[in-house]
Amino acid sequence: MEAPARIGLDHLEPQPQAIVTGQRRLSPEQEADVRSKRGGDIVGVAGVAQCVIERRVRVEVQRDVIDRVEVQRGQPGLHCVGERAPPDRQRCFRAGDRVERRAIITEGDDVLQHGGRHTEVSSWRSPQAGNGSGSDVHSVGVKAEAATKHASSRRRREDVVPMLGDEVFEAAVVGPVMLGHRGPPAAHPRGGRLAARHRQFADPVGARREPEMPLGPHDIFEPALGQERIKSRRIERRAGAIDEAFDPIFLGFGLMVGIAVQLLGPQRVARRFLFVEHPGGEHEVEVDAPVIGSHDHRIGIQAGDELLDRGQLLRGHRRGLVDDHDVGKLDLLDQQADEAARIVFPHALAAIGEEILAGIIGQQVERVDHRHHRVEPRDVAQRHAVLVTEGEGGGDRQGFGNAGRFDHQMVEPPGLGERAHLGEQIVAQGDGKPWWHRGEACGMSSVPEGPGTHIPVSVLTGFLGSGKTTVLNHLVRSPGMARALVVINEFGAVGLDHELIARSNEDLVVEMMGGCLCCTIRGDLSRTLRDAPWRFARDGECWFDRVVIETTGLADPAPILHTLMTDPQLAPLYRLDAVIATVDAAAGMATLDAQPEAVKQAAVADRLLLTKTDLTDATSQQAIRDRLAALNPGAPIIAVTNGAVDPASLFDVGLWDPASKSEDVNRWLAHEAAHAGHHHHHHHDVNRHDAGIRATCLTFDTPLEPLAFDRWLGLLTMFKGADLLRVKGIVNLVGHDAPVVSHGVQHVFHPPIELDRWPSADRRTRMVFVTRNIDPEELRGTLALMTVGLNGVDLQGLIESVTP
Ligand SMILES: Nc1nc2c(ncn2[C@@H]2O[C@H](COP(=O)(O)OP(=O)(O)OP(=O)(O)O)[C@@H](O)[C@H]2O)c(=O)[nH]1
Repeated sequence: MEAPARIGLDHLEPQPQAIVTGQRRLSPEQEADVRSKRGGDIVGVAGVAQCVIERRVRVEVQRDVIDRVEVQRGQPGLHCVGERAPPDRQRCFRAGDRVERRAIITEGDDVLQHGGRHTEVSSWRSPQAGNGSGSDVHSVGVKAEAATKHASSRRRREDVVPMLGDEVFEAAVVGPVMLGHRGPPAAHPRGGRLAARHRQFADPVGARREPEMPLGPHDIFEPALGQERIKSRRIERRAGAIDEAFDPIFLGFGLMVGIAVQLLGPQRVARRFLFVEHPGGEHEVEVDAPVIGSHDHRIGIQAGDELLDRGQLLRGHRRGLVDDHDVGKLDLLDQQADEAARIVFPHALAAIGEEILAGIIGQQVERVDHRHHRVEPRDVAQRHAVLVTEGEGGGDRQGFGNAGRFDHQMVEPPGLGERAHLGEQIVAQGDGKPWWHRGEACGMSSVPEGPGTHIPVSVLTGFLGSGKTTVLNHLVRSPGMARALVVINEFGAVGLDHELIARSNEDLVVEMMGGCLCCTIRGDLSRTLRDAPWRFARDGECWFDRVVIETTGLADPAPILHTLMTDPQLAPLYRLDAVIATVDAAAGMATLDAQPEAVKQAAVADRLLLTKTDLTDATSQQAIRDRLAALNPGAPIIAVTNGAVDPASLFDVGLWDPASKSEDVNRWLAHEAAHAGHHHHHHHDVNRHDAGIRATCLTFDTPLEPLAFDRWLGLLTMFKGADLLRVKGIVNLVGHDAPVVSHGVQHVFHPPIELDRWPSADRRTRMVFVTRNIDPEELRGTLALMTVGLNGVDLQGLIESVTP
């Protein structure tokens, strides 16, 4: 049988999730263009930018032709990798085609099986030509035998895909982020500065000396700026070993989008938004795009309306381009890693991420790469200077005196005559490994080696409402804490504490929500800390020198301590410094009586902070002091009012030592050690917390009537106070420009505090209730009751409940 010039891989087996759908017809001009470049019949085009991509499909686009499609099939996962084929073997698909499980795989290509085994595509089944569509689709048989001859050329793919283990499952973004040009780069000159920038885009700087199209093919999107209701689908956790080479890509999404918009202008960047899955979600989750805001640190997605505000993006992200120290060092990717905004791309979208990043980095780095294409280093410096000068809006070239340094840091593209992709470019900085490789492979200079260099970790615990956040707020303002990484754990899917922590360096706040560190998301703590030195790295240096973990109010500290003390991957990096527990002087006695968690928290502490002493008299203060002293005789008790505490009394108290704690503590820790294996998965340990305790988040889109709100809380405390373990919220009240922060602990509601301004663009009322035996509907019902007769109250709050 004569082998056809092009080969399409049709199905290997039915795989309904793996669908790429072409959506757009070529214009006659484009068709002519493709025809002239590719020759032969044009059947059509399907590419990233035009595709609806569902999970586990990977597509790489070179201009307007798919030249790489990777289909990752279900368990036990099979990656079919079509390597970039020479033009005469590339294939265009029919416009509007529904391209199912079709890859450009040529004879001799290999198929990468799950686990990295390569299998050569070496035989064919009969062609399916003449199927009525005029297409020449052929099935390819896959011979299951190892192919070594292509293994080396595949290595690039494995290296280039950034990965950070299986963290994708913490906050899975399961739909495509798409950016694309709305037109050819120089088509719409707009004003002096931008027009100049466009000229740069129009420069023939691509690896193939073709006009560079950094964000993908020419394409026109219908902008989908957060208006849509988006459905997300769950990515299934793969059983078995993680195939790291094909795991997720982490990107600083804010920066990614921001710079793309900055460079291209908002009207020239088309966007499509994300499908987001809540951590631990078992089912398809519908996410209203506006719900995803820049406040959401888990994913840090820029809301659509913010994207439209180009000025804001420029302000927010300019540093990525113009900071003199940063730009010259080719550590742009590190900076992206530093952005609080980050996103998890499922494996299937890694190629898209690369395309996007190629666009961003392309503008800053690629010109360096051009020395491989006969661009002189001085051109590099000059080009950068011009670009940056424009970005600054002034003539400051001084900051770019070191732009030439780019030149020293580049390596040759990895072969195959291809443009160096993001991965290789970053490899250039290190020791042959991309920076996102795990620590052990990264060779980061500042990762501590000896015991003296371990990063101290403090655990700030304390029962619900006992004043942890207030203390933390005070601490982070102190100079010695400027480089502290703060990890905040909250129960609910809607976190508030990060909004209430006022710190200038927001990059160093990590929020872990949707579960409790001591049980449901315990593994996440380990992963977060493991990856943090690299995630928060600058210039290859770990950027933080201390970690403070604020637990939830119901956290059992024992498993957290156990993780910190025994996780072999954390041991080389961190040391447990101190456990600090806040105890509410007013409610503490009752809490210690009723809540075993509170007892544990106080018992394991190295420092006990007796908060709210301003609310109690000397006698009751003494009573609780006595009780605490009996519980934990070794821990100093420090009275704290409104969080004001001297950091020196809390930190660097020495390696945490269970031997100095009471026998109970050792018993708890021993219990954890014995049961550690049971908590490795993300299942909920129902026994750890009282089954009746749950967190409920209420979100209201429209401002609440102050009177109704007040009545509502009054009613709740009157009838349900004892079971209202904790209430906190940022509340948008009618007639108030800024939000009111409301805190309640059981029967006590603290006087609401009006903030100066909204901490983020999210103006919704968000309230978190941690309750015992209160049905979420009851909460809403009581609000409904209170609003009778009042106008303008929208009760259609999003209701969401999470059982801690
Ligand atoms: N009067 C008084 N109020 C305090 C003091 N410390 C904290 N508060 C108030 O107590 C309420 C709860 O404080 P938070 O710091 O949010 O408590 P938390 O332990 O972080 O609460 P959770 O995160 O829900 O567990 C807030 O309204 C604080 O303003 C204090 O020393 N005196």
